[in-house]
Amino acid sequence: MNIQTIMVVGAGQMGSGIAQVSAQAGFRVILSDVKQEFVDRGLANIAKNLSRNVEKGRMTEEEKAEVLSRLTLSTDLADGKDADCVIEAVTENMGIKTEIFKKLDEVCPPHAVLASNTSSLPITEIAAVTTRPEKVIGMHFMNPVPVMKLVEIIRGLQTADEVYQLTEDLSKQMGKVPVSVNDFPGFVSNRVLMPMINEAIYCVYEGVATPEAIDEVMKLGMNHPMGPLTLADFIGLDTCLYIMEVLYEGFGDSKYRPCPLLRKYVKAGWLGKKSGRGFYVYN
Ligand SMILES: CC(=O)CC(=O)SCCNC(=O)CCNC(=O)[C@H](O)C(C)(C)COP(=O)(O)OP(=O)(O)OC[C@H]1O[C@@H](n2cnc3c(N)ncnc32)[C@H](O)[C@@H]1OP(=O)(O)O
Ligand SMILES: NC(=O)C1=CN([C@@H]2O[C@H](COP(=O)(O)OP(=O)(O)OC[C@H]3O[C@@H](n4cnc5c(N)ncnc54)[C@H](O)[C@@H]3O)[C@@H](O)[C@H]2O)C=CC1
Repeated sequence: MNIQTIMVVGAGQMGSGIAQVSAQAGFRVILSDVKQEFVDRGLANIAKNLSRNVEKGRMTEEEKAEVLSRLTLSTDLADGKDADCVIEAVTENMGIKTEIFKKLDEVCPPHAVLASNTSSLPITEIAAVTTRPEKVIGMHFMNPVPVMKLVEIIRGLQTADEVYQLTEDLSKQMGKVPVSVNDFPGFVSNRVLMPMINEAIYCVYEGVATPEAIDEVMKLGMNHPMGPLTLADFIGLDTCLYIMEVLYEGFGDSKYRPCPLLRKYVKAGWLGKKSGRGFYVYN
């Protein structure tokens, strides 16, 4: 199958990044969300990133205009009728994702691949709500999408080999490096990363050190580009909590218990950088 049009559902930080790299790779892209203001914000984010590329001499104004011309905005999932591939990047919640996959299954052409950028949720369970589980796959990009090389590709129980191959090829066309993993809670990336972040939050909770000190230890001592609490704010504390819940419930093991301080911050609406406050305050 020849992919020409990609629909990206969810125009938040991940969806806008996925739409950007898809349009830069030459695909026609439909960027969709529930409200016009959300798709407008996604497009503004893409335009800002492309302008920085122009300023840095990596792209001409004409190339930027061409990339933008390949993007259309939508607030209606029925626009999936024109898609060869859909990449879903909405909030990390099984109920929301399964509703979207049911609707996409109805409206998208039978050949269309339905991929999810979920950080941790079972692909097999998402696939099961569709009539095409063999065409459902996990395509897990990393944040910030235009910069990070990895795409973790997750096969569900019924994912067809040709759909895996197509997704691997698509990732490469977007300039990414695909890595294949099986369908377990948190896959590999968040099974390893998120307990470290959760442990750093426990260090704040128990008064072991300040957020600044914890981040300095991990940056200067382990050469991490961002400390774990800065990274948690960057990912979104709501997303971190959703992922810890998936690990905790998925494995039934107390070692994945989300830190109570993480719950408290999310309940307060302190979601990190995107809400202006998390472990740090942002203007
Ligand atoms: C939760 C999940 O399911 C999975 C995940 O994604 S987990 C998160 C994975 N991501 C990480 O771990 C990121 C860790 N942090 C980093 O790698 C780096 O701090 C970083 C790449 C984000 C920024 O790098 P830095 O050297 O500290 O800062 P900076 O020099 O400003 O940025 C480096 C480049 O990234 C670009 N960049 C930074 N943030 C960006 C963003 N949000 N969008 C697009 N580009 C961005 C900058 O423009 C800059 O590009 P140029 O050098 O070409 O100008
Ligand atoms: N934040 C991160 O670092 C990473 C997140 N992810 C995953 O990507 C997905 C999105 O995360 P973010 O972009 O960070 O979240 P975000 O909060 O920035 O964006 C989520 C978007 O989904 C939209 N949305 C919610 N319900 C919707 C619906 N019914 N239909 C259409 N759009 C809807 C929201 O309006 C919002 O714009 C999640 O599954 C998350 O786990 C994956 C890799 C990294």
